[in-house]
Amino acid sequence: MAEIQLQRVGKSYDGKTMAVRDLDLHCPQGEMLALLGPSGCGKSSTLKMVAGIEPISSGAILFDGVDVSRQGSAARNVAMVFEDYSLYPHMSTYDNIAFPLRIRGTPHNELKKRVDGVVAMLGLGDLLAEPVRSLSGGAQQRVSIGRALVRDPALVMFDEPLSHLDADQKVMLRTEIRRLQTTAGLTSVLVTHDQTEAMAMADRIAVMSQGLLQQVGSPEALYHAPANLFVAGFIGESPMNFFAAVHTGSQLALRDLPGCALALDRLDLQAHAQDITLGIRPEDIVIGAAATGTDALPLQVRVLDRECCGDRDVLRVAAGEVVFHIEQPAPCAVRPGDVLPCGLPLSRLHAFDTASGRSLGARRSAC
Ligand SMILES: Nc1ncnc2c1ncn2[C@@H]1O[C@H](COP(=O)(O)OP(=O)(O)OP(=O)(O)O)[C@@H](O)[C@H]1O
Repeated sequence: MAEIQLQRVGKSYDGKTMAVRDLDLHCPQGEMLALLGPSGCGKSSTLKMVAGIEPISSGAILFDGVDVSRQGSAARNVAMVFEDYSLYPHMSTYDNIAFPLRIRGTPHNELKKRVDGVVAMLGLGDLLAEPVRSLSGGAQQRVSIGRALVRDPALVMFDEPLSHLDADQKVMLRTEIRRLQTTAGLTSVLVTHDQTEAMAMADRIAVMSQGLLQQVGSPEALYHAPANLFVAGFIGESPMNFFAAVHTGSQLALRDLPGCALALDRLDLQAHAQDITLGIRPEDIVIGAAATGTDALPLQVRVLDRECCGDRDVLRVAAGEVVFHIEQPAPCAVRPGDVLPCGLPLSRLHAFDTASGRSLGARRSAC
């Protein structure tokens, strides 16, 4: 397995607009790195450039310190797992897995040993003779992972591998892929638009937007210390709440909530900006009597509605005209129409420069 480095990699399809700009990334040997971002952010272009399917427009791609930018896919020994499995439907599980070795003319004994090893690793022993078209989606994807691994690749690229599966199979297979990836020490790149998938599977996540890398870090780092407004809003199942604020002397006043302000020195800002966006995660907001402590920004809210999400309830609330979300452990006694105090604990607040989007620091530094 290889160590992968991207150095200022750029991609333009038309010679004018950049689909990927100056991308610096490092995937150490044995790590799973997720490329995450909305549609059109440049993840597939990046995957294709790393795999050697698309040429790069600028920069360099290194495998184990060797520049492979001009090499094709085969020379880089990159295996791909696609969302649509890309198997031969009429062929058996065994023959699909053995296929990459057969076309390379691998001697029979060696081929059998390698296929048997992969079959055991993936628990596909009972399905060897089945034509893959008769298998469930999850089993087909396991066969396609087997086919990727059997050739002992330098890098495995997973391109939205769970997109075609139902919810149960998704959860099972993502655990399975993660187990395989860690036990076999696979260097892998996962391309996904699904943050839950990226958070559950990857060692580190590279968040992209409009061809630019926004932040790369562990799932925890992205969640607790987002580098900018984009990452703060993109990561988290219930998105972060944002409040526009402005300096008035030594105070930071919330723009849309007259009379609501806090002394600037109560925030641990690492830089200053005229217009600041405060952010807080829905689960960090406190409601009821516990909300009135001095270390919180107090607000009076009206509950608009309540969404039941199993072990937690999500409340949509309004303070004046400002609507935001609060998450509470379920069952929560609050009902639509209730008016109650809530507090935004200062230790949980994130602050961003509104103009640039860049983080100005957060009191909590969990990572
Ligand atoms: N073959 C191509 N020719 C021209 N433009 C392309 C080509 N492939 C991608 N693009 C453009 O490059 C930009 C990045 O696309 P890319 O497919 O890499 O993003 P993505 O994040 O993978 O999106 P999606 O999740 O929808 O596949 C987009 O503006 C897209 O229109």
